[in-house]
Formats: sequence, C-alpha cells, structure tokens
Amino acid sequence: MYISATPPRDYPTTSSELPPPHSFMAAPQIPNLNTLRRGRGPGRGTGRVENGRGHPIGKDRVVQGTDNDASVSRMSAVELGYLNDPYAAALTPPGSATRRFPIINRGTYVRTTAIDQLVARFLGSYSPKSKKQIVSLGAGSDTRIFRLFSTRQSPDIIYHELDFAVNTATKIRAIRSTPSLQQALGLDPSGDSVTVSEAGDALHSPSYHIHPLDLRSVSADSSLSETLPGVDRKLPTLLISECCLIYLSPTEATQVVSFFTEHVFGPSSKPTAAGGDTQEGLQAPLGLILYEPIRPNDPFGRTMVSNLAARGIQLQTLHKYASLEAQRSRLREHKLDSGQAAVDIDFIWDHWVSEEEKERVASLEMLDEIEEWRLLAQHYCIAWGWRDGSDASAFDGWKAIEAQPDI
Ligand SMILES: C[S@@+](CC[C@H](N)C(=O)[O-])C[C@H]1O[C@@H](n2cnc3c(N)ncnc32)[C@H](O)[C@@H]1O
Repeated sequence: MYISATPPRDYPTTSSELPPPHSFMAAPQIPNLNTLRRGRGPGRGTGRVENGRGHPIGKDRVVQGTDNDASVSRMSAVELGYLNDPYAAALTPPGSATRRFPIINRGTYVRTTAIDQLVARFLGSYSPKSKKQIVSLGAGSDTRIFRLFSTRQSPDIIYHELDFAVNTATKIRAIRSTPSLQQALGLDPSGDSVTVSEAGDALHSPSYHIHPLDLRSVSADSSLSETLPGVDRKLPTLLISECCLIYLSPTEATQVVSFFTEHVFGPSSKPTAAGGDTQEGLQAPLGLILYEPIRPNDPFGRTMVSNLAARGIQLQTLHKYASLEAQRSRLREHKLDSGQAAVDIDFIWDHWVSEEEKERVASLEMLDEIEEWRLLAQHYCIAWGWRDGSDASAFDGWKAIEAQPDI
C-alpha cells in the first residue's frame, strides 16, 4: 500500500517550481530510475519544426537526449561501485558525470543486472554451433554489447543496436576513438571487416551492427535488407526495449513490435523435401524484454505523470500498459505466447538479489529513504515473453525464473 504521494525530492511538485520555459531541459526529468538527477541541467529550446513525417523535431531532441541521462546514471552507478563496467566512461559525454541520488543508483543497478541476467539466460553457455541474435531498440550509449563480447570466447552472437542517427553517430565516434571499445568488440577498425557509412551513423561488422533508424518509420513494407542489413531472420532472437518504446505512441509501439514479430521474424518459407513447393509457418524463436514505468494511477504515479505533463512530456503507452498484467497481455497479443512474466524493480531487489549482494550494495552509500525507494521501484517493471517457434529449447533458460504474482 502506498502511504504517500511524495515524489522523489528533486521533482518539482508545482508548476511554479519548474524552470522557466526558455530553460526547459534537453533531457527531461522523466520519471525514470535512469534519469532522475540531482540538479537541473541547461536547457535547449523545443521548436515546432517537424521532421518529414510530422513529428516535432524539438520533441525528438528531447527523446534523443534521454540517452545522455541514461549514460550519466550508468556512470554514477559505476563510479560508486554498484556496477562493474569498464566501458561506461567512454560512452558518457565528457564533463557530464554527476553523482545521482542513492535510490537512483540502486535502481540503475537492479534494472541493469536484472536485464543482464535475462540476456545471459537467453544466450546460455557459449556454443559456436548455435548462434543467437540480439536486437536492442533505442540502444543509445548502452554498454551491454561491450561487456558481453569481452567476456565470451568468441562471438556466437549477432548484436544489432537501433537508434536515431544522431545517437548512433555519437556512439560510432566513441568506438572509433576508443581502443578499449574496439578491443572488446574484437574489431580492427583499419581492417576490412568493419564498414562505417559515409555519414558516420551506421556500422557493420560480422557480429555487430549499428543501425540509424527512427523506429516510427518501420512498416510491413520496409525492405529488410535496406532497413536492417545483417539481420538473420532464422536465428533465435531477443528484442530488448530498455526504456525506448515508452516514448512512442501506443499505435507506433505496437507497430514496431509487430514489425519484428510478424514481418522480420514472421513465418518464412522453405523448400519442402520434395523440392519446389514451400512450407509456411516456420518461425525463428523470438523473445522480448521490456523495461518501462508502470502504475501511473496511484498517488505516486499520478504525481510523476503530472510533473511530466507540466514539461510537455507524455509517456504515451504508460496508461495502456499500466500494470504487470497489462504488460503480460501485451506480450500475449504479440503472440509471444510460449511464456510471459513481469516483475517490478522492488520485487527484483527483494527476490533476485542475494543477501550477500544486498549487503554489498547497501554498504556503498547510505540509503535512508527506504519508503521512497520502494515507491519508486514499484513504478518500474521488467516484462519478458517469448515464442518457441522452430526451437522449443531456445528460451529454456527463462522457464524457471521467479516472477511476481499480481498485486
Ligand atoms: C532512455 S534512453 C535509453 C537508452 C538505452 N536503452 C539504455 O537503457 O541505456 C531511450 C533511447 O531510445 C531512443 N529512441 C526513442 N524513440 C526512438 C525512435 N523512434 N527510434 C529510435 N530510437 C528511439 C532514444 O533516442 C534513446 O537513445
């Protein structure tokens, strides 16, 4: 039961506490464990100019800028010892490092390690004969690819990252100028196995692809080889949306997931044994992990939503997928029907983190605001679902994970 609607303490609660319109922030204070921060950054105006498809460019910039907040939060958690991530610094904008509040650091820790666990269970142990594929939507400056590739003997994974061109170009610049990122990927930038587009916003190598793509532009008519070169339609594949689809409208978010479930990884045709004819219905095993805010309708959630609205920000799918059950239904509706589960961050801290690890994390810095932590953590969830498709064992690693009963 929620005992107070008190928002985390650096959320302004009235419009008079908001920064003046001319100093609205490039990266808004979205109620995100990743983005809540101590100070208010410098602003950037939001114009009304639209891109080619009617989306205001100013709003897009705000959404693109949320990645800076994500990288700063990651860096804060790394510097304090919550996470071990030697690649975070290279992907954090220079001079932007800031120490986040303890509840935010703990949130970054729980969400990152929980998604890491789901990814590790999907990938299983190294096996060059059974390649798997990961497609990260709105990957931004995420470091998971570097952490994964540096710890597996050889890439038995094909990893794709998608984001707006402005963000993919930033990441590619960081990779080009940082030998440790190249080494983690096993890339030789002067070799011919890596190609970078002329605009510097797309990168292709045998195991790693960065695609500059506005997800709102994909449709069933999109040519796969042009839109997502290097995607293998037949491999067991994991889609990850770590705080990305929440920025799309419900229709757009549904279209993006359907693009992958029905079009990219939809039923394929293969020659029958007799030759000639084709046999429909073979689908690659496919899973989806979502990390998103939930529960906008209780007092705490309402305060967060109204703070955002005052900044012109609407997390449009938040009301549609407001509960753990709504997230599970969403996965079922996308025919990820072999299994689905959803847990909030509070549950993960309680049930997935060992007592020893809890003690280690608790010793890193003082966290007095236990009630505030629990409230915040109950407003973010991780949901996952999968379909077995052509390989009933591809998601075996997910079958025994402890999930949360409805509350
Ligand atoms: C909060 S950041 C999260 C970044 C990363 N997933 C992480 O968790 O560290 C949201 C990311 O989604 C990306 N994004 C949002 N809408 C998008 C769209 N329509 N097309 C491509 N990327 C999008 C943003 O540019 C941004 O990099």
